[in-house]
Amino acid sequence: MKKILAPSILSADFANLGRDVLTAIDAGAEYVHIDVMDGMFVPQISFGNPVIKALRPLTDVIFDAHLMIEDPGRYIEDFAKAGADIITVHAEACTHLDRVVHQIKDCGKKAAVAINPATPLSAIEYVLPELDMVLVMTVNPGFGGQKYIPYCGEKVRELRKMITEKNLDVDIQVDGGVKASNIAAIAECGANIFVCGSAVFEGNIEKNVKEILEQMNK
Ligand SMILES: O=C(CO)[C@@H](O)[C@H](O)COP(=O)(O)O
Repeated sequence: MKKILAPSILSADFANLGRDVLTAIDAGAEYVHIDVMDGMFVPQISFGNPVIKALRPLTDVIFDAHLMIEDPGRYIEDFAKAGADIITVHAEACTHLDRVVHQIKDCGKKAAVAINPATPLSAIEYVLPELDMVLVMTVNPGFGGQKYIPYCGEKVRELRKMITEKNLDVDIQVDGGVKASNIAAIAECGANIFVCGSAVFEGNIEKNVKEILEQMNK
């Protein structure tokens, strides 16, 4: 399965967002991970679809919108129109998860569901055949720069087994505390899309991306 780096712009320099995003893409990142936070589902407020709309003309790479918001079904069309290619909603934030997944697909976008570290895989098991991607949070969502939670590796392993046994084609994304030093071990568990925020945007972006890609593809 193809491995992909998805830099999370939450850790970018917001005053120079377009520049930072293009630097990461030029260095080899294939997705842009866009963390939308509402101050309710998670403690922090980040930004909304106008930021996606502003970035969209800069590049054709995949925009992966991670909606950390309550009742995300209210905004699916807005994020689709703004230019998101993949829309990820949290299982914990949806009363009617199946309905929201179909809302995303009806907009012609790839549908993904995220689960927090303490949420069991059973929360997504029945909708799994409908999904393009599952995001396994490897920190409690809300902030960049947190430490990877080690037990999440086992969860990724179980999810990959479940996907294989059901003969499905579903990507597994991991998000939180992922960096050059642990990415190879996480990949070995079965993840194939890696969100890195601080590991990409703190310091020299180009150098960081190249180092992460090298470790990711080991
Ligand atoms: O969704 C989130 C945080 O809730 C992430 O996407 C973070 O932005 C990842 O940051 P790092 O842990 O890689 O610094």
